[in-house]
Amino acid sequence: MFAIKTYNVISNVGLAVFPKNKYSINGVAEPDALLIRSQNLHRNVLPVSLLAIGRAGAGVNNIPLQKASENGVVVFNAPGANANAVKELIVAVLILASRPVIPAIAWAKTLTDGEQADVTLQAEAGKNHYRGAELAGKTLGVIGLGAVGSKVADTARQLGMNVIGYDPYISVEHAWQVTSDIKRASTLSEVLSQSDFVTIHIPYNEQNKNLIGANELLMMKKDAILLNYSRNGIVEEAPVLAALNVGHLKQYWTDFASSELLQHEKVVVTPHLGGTTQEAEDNCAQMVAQTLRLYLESGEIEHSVNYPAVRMPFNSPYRLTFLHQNVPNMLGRITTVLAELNINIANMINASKGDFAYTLIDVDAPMTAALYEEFEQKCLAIDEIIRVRGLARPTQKEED
Ligand SMILES: NC(=O)c1ccc[n+]([C@@H]2O[C@H](COP(=O)([O-])OP(=O)(O)OC[C@H]3O[C@@H](n4cnc5c(N)ncnc54)[C@H](O)[C@@H]3O)[C@@H](O)[C@H]2O)c1
Ligand SMILES: O=C(O)[C@H](O)COP(=O)(O)O
Repeated sequence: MFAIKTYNVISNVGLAVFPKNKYSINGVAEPDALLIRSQNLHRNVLPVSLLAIGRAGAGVNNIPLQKASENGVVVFNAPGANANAVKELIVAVLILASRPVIPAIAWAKTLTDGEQADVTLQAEAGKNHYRGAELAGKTLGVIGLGAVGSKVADTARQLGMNVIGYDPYISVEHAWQVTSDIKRASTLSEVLSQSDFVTIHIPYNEQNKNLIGANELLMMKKDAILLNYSRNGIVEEAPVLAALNVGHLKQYWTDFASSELLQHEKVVVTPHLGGTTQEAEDNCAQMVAQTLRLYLESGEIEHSVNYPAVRMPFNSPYRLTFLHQNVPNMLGRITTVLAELNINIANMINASKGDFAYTLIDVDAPMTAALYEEFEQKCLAIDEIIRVRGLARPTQKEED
């Protein structure tokens, strides 16, 4: 049995991925895996039992990645699984930022039939106070052309907007997805200075902390509108409020609340709604539950943010998995231990990601508990090996 502990509201579609005969959900204090959304784990002690963390969503800044890597905890997210939901919200925000639909609705609600004019006449007479502007022909700057940004860029083009994209680290996969008629900016200032709207779709990390501050705001057009549906730490709040106060920014729309932002009349805060659609919650939970299952049961890694992707068909009766530092001669040292114990290798694969690496070795006979214990002890005596697991190949019945 594997034990999963959940935090936040996780869709039942995702939880259904774990068969009841193999998994307990929230049944034990020391789980094999956590399944979370935005739960902040930075102050949590990671239990020794923990093999994996699944983030049903995109951003992983709520997870202590370095600590997880050093403790042999593989962290997975659900790349792109909520991108459509965010894109649709951005379209709504662009429209609501351009046309005063919300105040107009609120005003219409206040109308009552009068002796001089009924509500229909009053509505016709008052509509000029709620004149908006169209998106077509305006320029949208998109910072970050990943799963969300590439979709936003595409849809904005379909709405007739000019789009300038900025992403110096764009992946080949996303480069293929970005519509060819967007302009590629080579600097941040290029995208900021030319856009009527700027929308940010990048991860929060040390490098992107405070990416938009006073200097960057000065590069923007005076009547530009800024959207931050990525993370609060990417945009510095104080300079944004100062720019709004002196009229050097027209509006700020964000998914991340703070009391200062909530009080400002030119700021609109949505309560972290980007990925909150039924479809996105189902997609995210299902995708990450499947990758957690794959890792727990077969040792294969897909969509991890701290360890490399490694797939190898599980054709042998027994599999050994090794999370280790990315240093020379690890394979030599592991295979030496195997040779000492007269264990024959059937298949193997190794890959690295930054400072960490992963090796799968299939052996041609099942290991007894005593043999595995001896093997594990010898491996863990090697400082650079972080975690070793031994997995019996699931039987056909178990796989069903
Ligand atoms: N509001 C929400 O509910 C919600 C939902 C989904 C994602 N997000 C946030 O949006 C972020 C992006 O999501 P995604 O699914 O598109 O991720 P993604 O990994 O697919 O795309 C991120 C892109 O940003 C680019 N990038 C990184 N740093 C950059 C920089 N300094 N300048 C320009 N480009 C940069 C990367 O190259 C990548 O292409 C997530 O990390 C998360 O924080 C928020
Ligand atoms: O990074 C994400 O995927 C979004 O911010 C959604 O977060 P949530 O799952 O807490 O809604």
